[in-house]
Amino acid sequence: MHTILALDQGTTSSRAILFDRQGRVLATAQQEYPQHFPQPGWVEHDARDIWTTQLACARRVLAESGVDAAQVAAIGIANQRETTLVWDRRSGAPLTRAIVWQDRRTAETCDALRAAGKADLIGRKTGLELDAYFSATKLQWILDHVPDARRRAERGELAFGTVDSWLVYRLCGRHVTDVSNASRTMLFDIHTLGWDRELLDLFGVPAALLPEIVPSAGVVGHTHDALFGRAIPIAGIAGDQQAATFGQACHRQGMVKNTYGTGCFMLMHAGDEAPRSRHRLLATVGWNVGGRTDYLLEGSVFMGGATVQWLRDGLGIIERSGDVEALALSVPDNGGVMLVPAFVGLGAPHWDPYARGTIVGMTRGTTAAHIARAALEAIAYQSAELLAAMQKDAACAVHEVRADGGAANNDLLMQFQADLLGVPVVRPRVTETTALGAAYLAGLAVGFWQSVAEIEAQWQVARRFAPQRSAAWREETMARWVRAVAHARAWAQPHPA
Ligand SMILES: Nc1ncnc2c1ncn2[C@@H]1O[C@H](COP(=O)(O)OP(=O)(O)O)[C@@H](O)[C@H]1O
Ligand SMILES: O=P(O)(O)OC[C@H](O)CO
Repeated sequence: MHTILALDQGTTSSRAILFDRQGRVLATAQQEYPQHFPQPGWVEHDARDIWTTQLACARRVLAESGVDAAQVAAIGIANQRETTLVWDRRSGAPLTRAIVWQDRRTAETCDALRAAGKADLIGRKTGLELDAYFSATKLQWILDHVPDARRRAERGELAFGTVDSWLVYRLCGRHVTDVSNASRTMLFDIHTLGWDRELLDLFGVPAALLPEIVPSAGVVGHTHDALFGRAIPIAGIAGDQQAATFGQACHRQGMVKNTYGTGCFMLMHAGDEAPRSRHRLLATVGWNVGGRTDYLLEGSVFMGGATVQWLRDGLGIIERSGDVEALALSVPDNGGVMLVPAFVGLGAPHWDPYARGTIVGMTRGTTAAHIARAALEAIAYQSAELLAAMQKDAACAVHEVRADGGAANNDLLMQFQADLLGVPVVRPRVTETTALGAAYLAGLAVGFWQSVAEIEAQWQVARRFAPQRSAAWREETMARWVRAVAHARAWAQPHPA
């Protein structure tokens, strides 16, 4: 057995990657799939697309690399988190399209819960902000809007799951979720590591819907023979951001990674006790390996690389995401333009579901290139707000930020990020750290790797972006960003003042 197969089911695409014992990428397959926006603020995926693209990628990576399933020691899964699915236990048919983490349709439900004074209870138990981002209100929406759903759920006919549950169910028939994914549902107590009765009652969720909770590393089942020609153990599961933190070898308190994917997710290792943020960050389960639970502090930004996707698909000013760098570099600076990509509201630290995308500072000289530059810079500004909150919360100096995800390949963005943060941004040799983290979890469970120390030693720097600007520049530039954000806030408020 010489490889681990990682399945990385992301918001933009499904990916399958084979890793060798040194943690190097042997082969990759990737496929984008459709995004559905049926109403403003709504974002959906077809659960069947998630499964078929993920399976197709897994099969393709094996076929194209000539690796036989017998050579695969285990499968590890990393997935977009919070995205909510309900399916029929008998037929496996999904009840609705999956409600994606970016979907804002339950913002008013969250307002009502806040008005009823529930935010503190939820925060204490789950470590989360009361926001439409998380699964609980999405699941509640499905139960309230699909005829007969709640009654069928009570009778045990339906299954709820995040994307990890859905994939495992299709791969081997079990209905499970790992602790890291469970910690994003808003139904899970991060201190006791179990589903919480009081929260289930609050959201009207029948317990019969819920998956069994499993550790992040451990064999949960074997794939159906027909899928890959022979059964492969599924041995690792984690939410993609926790997996990326693991893959970036952030195993010690205070270490930070930022993933520049669809969104931007900055996570700091917080030790083996759940932290409580005082600056509107999230406390979340990192992983549970070998009986130990590690916790993370997280800042989530909803539109990261997806802003570049919008330049491509919405505005049509670039053909491929990678083209944004050349376009942005064709002008010396942003020409005074700032873009606040609050297309689906703002996440941490603002948590404003009613904010909407805004471009300020345009003049008659403004061109597509300035907009492209402003879009890239916006990714960095939002991440800088996260690090500022994190440093206040953790009261510790951050020495570097480890970067990964599709947009981390953009040198202009990485340099601007380092300039804004005032700390080095480091890109590792393997940027597929989400998949790598899932591979490591699976590999540890089946003895492919022996210890966390062994995999920690595999992490290597490819490029370090050192800050090149003064503290005064940072302060002045961030102050302009804060002004721009003020223009985006509360725009789509249901009952504006
Ligand atoms: N060179 C680049 N510069 C900026 N953004 C990029 C670049 N390449 C890819 N992206 C963006 O990164 C995102 C894809 O990153 P990825 O890590 O694959 O995301 P996910 O895991 O969320 O599907 C897309 O939104 C894409 O627009
Ligand atoms: O699909 P990604 O990589 O942008 O990750 C999505 C996150 O898991 C949402 O919380």
